[in-house]
Order: sequence, then C-alpha cells, then structure tokens
Amino acid sequence: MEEPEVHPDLEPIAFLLGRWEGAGVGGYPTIESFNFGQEIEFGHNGKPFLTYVSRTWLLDDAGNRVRPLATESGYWRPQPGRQVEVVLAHPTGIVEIYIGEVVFNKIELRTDVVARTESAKEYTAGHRLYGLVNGNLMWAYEMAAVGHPLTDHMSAELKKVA
Ligand code: HEM
Repeated sequence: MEEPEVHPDLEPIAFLLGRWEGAGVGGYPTIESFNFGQEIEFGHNGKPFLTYVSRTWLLDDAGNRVRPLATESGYWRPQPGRQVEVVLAHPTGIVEIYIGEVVFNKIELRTDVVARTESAKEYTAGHRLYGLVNGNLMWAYEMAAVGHPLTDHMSAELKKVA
C-alpha cells in the first residue's frame, strides 16, 4: 500500500508528526523528583487523527535507562476552529479526554473527562502544554491527584528523530 497523504484537517497539529526523543524531570508533592527519558511517536494513516504513543524510563545520574516508568497512548483529533480533542489510555487504570486549543505551534489541553478503574490512584484532572521551540517539542504537565490541586508533575524537551 502507498504511503497515505496527511489529511488536510491535520494541518494545525501536523508539526507533531514523527518520532521524538529526549529527557525531562518529574516530581509531585508526594514523591522525590527524578529524571526520565522519553520517546513519543505521532503517526497517521491518512485519516483526520494522529496516533500517539509515549514511553518513559527512569534515568540514573549518568543518563542511563534504569527501568520503564509511565506509558500512555491514544488519538489526537483536530476539530474546526483550531480546537483539538485528545483521548488517552494509561496502564494505571486511568482514561482521559482532553479538550484544547492550537495557537500557532502551541497546544494547551485540559481534561474534560477522567475515568478510573476501582484500583486506580485518585486522579481528577490534568493540564498539558505542548510547544515547538527551536524545532524541539517541549511539554509540561500538571495534575490534580491524591488530594492535591493541579500541581506540576512532568516536563520534558524532545528532539525530532530523523
Ligand atoms: C511522562 C509521564 C509520567 C511519568 C514519567 C510519571 C512518573 C511517575 C512516578 C515515577 C511516580 C511515583 C511513583 C509511582 O507512584 O509510580 C508517579 C506518580 C503518580 N503519577 Fe505519574 N508519571 C507520568 C505521567 C502521569 C500521568 C499522565 C498521570 C495521570 C493520568 C499520572 C499520575 C500519577 C499519580 C496519580 C501518581 C501517584 C502520586 C502519589 O500517589 O503520590 N502520571 N508518576
């Protein structure tokens, strides 16, 4: 099968397409802060959504991968008026629906719906910022969880992998 063309509706978020790799810092009031490595892949199949997978690893002081941390996957669905809907699933028993806005190379997302399995940790809301800065993908994430209001949990800077 031929490589499909990028659907025109994807234009506002097409800058995300491809594989990204880099590192970031995580923390929360309830945990020690840590360094992590991350790979994100945004793909498409010609339809008007992006596929999304993120994988992360704990990094030691030398920058070596110690063990897997969070992974998440889902779909990014651009809507008219530079709006975007994002659905994400987590292996921790959480699913989230984000609604957001694309402003040039910046995307701001807020959770509209969060659902948890009975065994999942108490998590109630997320706020994410993604931006293209000097060709790198920067993102930052605040979450409301385990009794805390929206508070920084992660930020990272990723480079495009050729
Ligand atoms: C780059 C992405 C992320 C990384 C590397 C990461 C990593 C971590 C680590 C290492 C911990 C502490 C140990 C643990 O409880 O497993 C933690 C706690 C937690 N994370 Fe994340 N996380 C990420 C994204 C998320 C997302 C997207 C959510 C929600 C959907 C989330 C929700 C939580 C919760 C609820 C806790 C428990 C806090 C507590 O009980 O004190 N994390 N995360």
